[in-house]
Amino acid sequence: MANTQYDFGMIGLGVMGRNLLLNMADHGFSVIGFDKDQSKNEALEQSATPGTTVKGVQDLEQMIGLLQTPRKIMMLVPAGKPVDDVIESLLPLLDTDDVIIDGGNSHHTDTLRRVEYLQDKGIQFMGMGVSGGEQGARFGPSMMPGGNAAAYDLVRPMLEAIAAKVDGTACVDYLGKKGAGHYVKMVHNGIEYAIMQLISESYSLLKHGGLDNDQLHEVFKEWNEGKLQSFLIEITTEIFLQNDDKGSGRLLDVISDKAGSKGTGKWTSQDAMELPVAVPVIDAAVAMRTISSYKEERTTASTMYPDPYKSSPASTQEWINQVQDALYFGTILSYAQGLAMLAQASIEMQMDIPLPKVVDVWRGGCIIRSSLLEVFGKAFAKSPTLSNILLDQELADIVNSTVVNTRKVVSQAALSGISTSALMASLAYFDAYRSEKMPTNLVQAQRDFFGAHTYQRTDISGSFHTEWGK
Ligand SMILES: NC(=O)C1=CN([C@@H]2O[C@H](COP(=O)(O)OP(=O)(O)OC[C@H]3O[C@@H](n4cnc5c(N)ncnc54)[C@H](OP(=O)(O)O)[C@@H]3O)[C@@H](O)[C@H]2O)C=CC1
Ligand SMILES: O=C(CO)[C@H](O)[C@H](O)COP(=O)(O)O
Repeated sequence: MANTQYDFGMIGLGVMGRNLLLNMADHGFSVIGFDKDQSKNEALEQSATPGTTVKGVQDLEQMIGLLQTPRKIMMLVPAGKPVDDVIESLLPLLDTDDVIIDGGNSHHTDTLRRVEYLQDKGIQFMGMGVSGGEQGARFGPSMMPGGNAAAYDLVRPMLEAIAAKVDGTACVDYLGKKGAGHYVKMVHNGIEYAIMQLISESYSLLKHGGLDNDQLHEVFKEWNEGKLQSFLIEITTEIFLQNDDKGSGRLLDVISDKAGSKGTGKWTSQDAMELPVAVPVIDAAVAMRTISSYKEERTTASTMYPDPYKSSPASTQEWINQVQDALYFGTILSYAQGLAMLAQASIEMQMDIPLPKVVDVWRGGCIIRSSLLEVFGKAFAKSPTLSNILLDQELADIVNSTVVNTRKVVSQAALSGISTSALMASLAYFDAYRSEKMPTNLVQAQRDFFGAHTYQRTDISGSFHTEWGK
């Protein structure tokens, strides 16, 4: 084994790095990983499938020396400074045309900076989003590479081999120039936040309707066999049944309601504001994670502001059906906003993100995989540069068939004081988006009144200012 020239190297053998490397080995590639922590190198080798070629080392220079050239190296380390630190430690050891892939959740502006920095040094750099969590990395993730197209061609066979497959197609493709790979992954995570929030609101609505964990399991199981079929519904179905291994009852009931976050949802909202593109369902999801951290204040406020009168929902089965439609509606709106953001960002930042391919890559392996992506795929097949999927007629028919129940659920939630921020945001966006005329003529009048900002008229072209009140 001493003379083995390995096909692929990985830096960072944590949850993602270890599993992705084992996945590669299972597909016949010889792989080598580096981690400062020797126990992680040992864990890598011990969990390798017998007969595969897997090595873990604690010495970066040793790993570089054992790789075939041009070297193909991925890092799966925390975003930010660790990525720059790894790049600096690699530079003295690499040769021209070696490839570095950052597979972590880096910010796209950092990726763009690194692409340019390394281009000057003859190193091919790619930012690549990876989705699917631990299981996805091990058995078939969805991958979103962008940046250096020549570098992608070098690693394409390996990535296609390890990616999830849907109808025989690998869930990986080149998704555009510059920081496109990480931009697409950021928006993927924004959509992930939105759908997770919508699911948690649906859980709350059904609990208020009297359903216990066993009944919630049954409802979500049925939903997962229908139009809501998706990875997030599937795992939620299982969560309801998980027993508490440190006490009695179900684990979900003793999990603190303070939700964590690593930043990609916030970045999506921040970037959307910069563009600007409206993504209010994602914004609501980010805000709800923040409000979830105000535990003490919420506890005090709950004694000061009692629940409004308890308004009873329709019959239980009717309520379940209405919530199902509302969740479906909100989920479509979440994708619509995220995809509209990608369409706009691609133009503004000249990334050439191919939306039909994005939707294809998300069909399998990733956290936001869902049967809805087939519908979006059809929409983009008809119109690859569609600015918003809500403008597709087939989707409009689906949305129109769910909006009445969505309105009923939102009304009921408002009357009963049940927090449904993301659901309300999806309906509010929809009602504004479908308005040929918005009341923002008044905003324009106010701006001109106090700030002489001028306005346009509907009947005469040009900019106008009025001396209001005179
Ligand atoms: N977990 C998930 O579901 C997903 C994670 N990601 C992203 O993938 C990346 C990795 O995540 P994950 O595997 O979960 O993280 P882990 O914390 O499990 O692993 C990170 C690894 O990076 C190593 N590391 C940290 N700093 C450095 C450094 N400066 N130089 C070299 N190695 C370093 C750590 O080594 P040590 O501990 O020995 O210091 C550790 O082995 C992150 O960007 C994350 O956001 C993307 C998709 C899904
Ligand atoms: O990228 C991921 C999934 O796609 C990671 O799991 C990420 O950590 C999720 O974001 P957060 O921790 O903010 O919930």
